[in-house]
Amino acid sequence: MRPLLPTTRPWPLFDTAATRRIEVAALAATPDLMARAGHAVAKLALALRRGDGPVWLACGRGNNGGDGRIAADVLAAHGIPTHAALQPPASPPSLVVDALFGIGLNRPLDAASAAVIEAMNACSAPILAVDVPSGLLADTGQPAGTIAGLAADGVAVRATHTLSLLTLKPGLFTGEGRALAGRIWFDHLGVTPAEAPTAWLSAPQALPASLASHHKGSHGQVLVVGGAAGMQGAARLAARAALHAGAGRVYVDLLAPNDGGPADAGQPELMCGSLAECPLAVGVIGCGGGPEIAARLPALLSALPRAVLDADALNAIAASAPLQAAVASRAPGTTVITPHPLEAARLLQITVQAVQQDRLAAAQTLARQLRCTVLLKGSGSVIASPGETPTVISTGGPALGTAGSGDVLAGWLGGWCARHAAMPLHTLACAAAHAHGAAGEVNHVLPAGELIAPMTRLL
Ligand SMILES: NC(=O)C1=CN([C@@H]2O[C@H](COP(=O)(O)OP(=O)(O)OC[C@H]3O[C@@H](n4cnc5c(N)ncnc54)[C@H](O)[C@@H]3O)[C@@H](O)[C@H]2O)[C@@H](O)CC1
Ligand SMILES: Nc1ncnc2c1ncn2[C@@H]1O[C@H](COP(=O)(O)OP(=O)(O)O)[C@@H](O)[C@H]1O
Repeated sequence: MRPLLPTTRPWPLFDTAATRRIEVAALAATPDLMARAGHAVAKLALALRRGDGPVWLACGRGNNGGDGRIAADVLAAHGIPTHAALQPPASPPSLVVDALFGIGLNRPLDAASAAVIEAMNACSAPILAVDVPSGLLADTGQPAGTIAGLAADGVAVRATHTLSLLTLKPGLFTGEGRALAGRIWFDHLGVTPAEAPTAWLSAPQALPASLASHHKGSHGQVLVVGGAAGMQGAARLAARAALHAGAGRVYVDLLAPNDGGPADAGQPELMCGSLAECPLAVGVIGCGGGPEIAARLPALLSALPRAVLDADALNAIAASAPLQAAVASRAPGTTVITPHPLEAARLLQITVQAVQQDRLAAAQTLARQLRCTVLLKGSGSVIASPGETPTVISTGGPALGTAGSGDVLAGWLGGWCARHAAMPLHTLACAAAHAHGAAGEVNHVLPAGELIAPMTRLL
């Protein structure tokens, strides 16, 4: 067994309902699923244990606890001291096995369960969560919360490792899932699901190479429209990203007066341009936009064949029913929106918390409403398009949490849309978000402009 990430292949993700159907179908042929699960947990526990202390297995009443109890028996048979109880052992454990709740968690935690979770989190030993960290909802990646009146909301096990069993669940990879699951392992227990996945987990995507005869005209054009007063940097970051992604020509239409100056003094390849001069370009619209972008959007939306809408373009659309109608009436497969959770909340007219409560559903609803591809950013970005199975991005990390990293993503995606004009936007959005996340997986501070070079190296 090896950790699942980074992955070179896409993985199917199954929500709780699908996992239960798969389990029922598999049990007929493979009645010993729980024994297999328990053995898999014990095997990983043996590898993860640090020191000679007992392995503390906190087992709940359901099948997740059943997996934990079988693991305890297997460990004991190997001569490992075990402590299968809801209270911590008297001496410091060498490993905590969280088998309190798995996919059966279906309501807020009571005080007793929250106390067990907090006791596990208080241990200095590594924590191996069985299937899903207890307290985390497997479908959404959000904590189930606690019953009213309990002080600590959002209580969940902060696992160092999670062993997902039978299927991989979406909630391990988006929202709080990435932060709570730690390193993810997977054992399919010998079962190959027959049903369609709820979502896909992204992998690197190879894009077609240029032919020897290709020239700048074959590599498409990008028109970046944005950069209101004081925010020109956002438009320039997007334009630089589009250039390095391989667009043949990149034009910038700054909303702030530029007085005949260069599009970007630090990147002489970038040109000043406007819709009138490049009506067939891929639009990257809204980066550093300001309210001025609203007046530009009707013409841009009706003319440009492909468009990536970000930042203030999205805020303008959220505030205007005619602009929403203009987006929704564009030809299918020609528009991507790249909201962060607050922008998605404005577009959906709900709260950020409601978006985050179910990121897959929020992205799919927006895709349906605006009839476009939606790249909902954040930990475990989600890409949804009408008629497509959504994708959860498996890369990324907090180094991306810096102003301008979204501009780089929008520009990069625009660059790929121009260069790979025959490829579907959904595929390109998944590929761009995956590459952007992979470039951002560093343990140091990464100013947004410095994302571009590693993204280029990942090509
Ligand atoms: N049956 C099998 O053969 C297999 C079982 N598996 C394991 O089984 C797990 C699912 O088992 P279950 O369906 O029994 O679910 P869980 O063990 O996750 O939890 C079930 C119990 O917890 C209760 N519960 C839910 N939320 C609660 C809350 N907030 N406070 C208190 N009680 C709460 C439920 O009413 C139910 O009684 C998987 O996550 C996985 O670990 C897997 O190993 C695959 C094979
Ligand atoms: N903790 C994180 N894990 C993964 N990705 C992150 C994290 N924090 C930020 N990001 C990514 O960084 C980018 C930020 O975009 P955005 O909020 O639009 O920034 P800006 O508007 O400043 O460019 C998004 O792609 C988002 O998914």
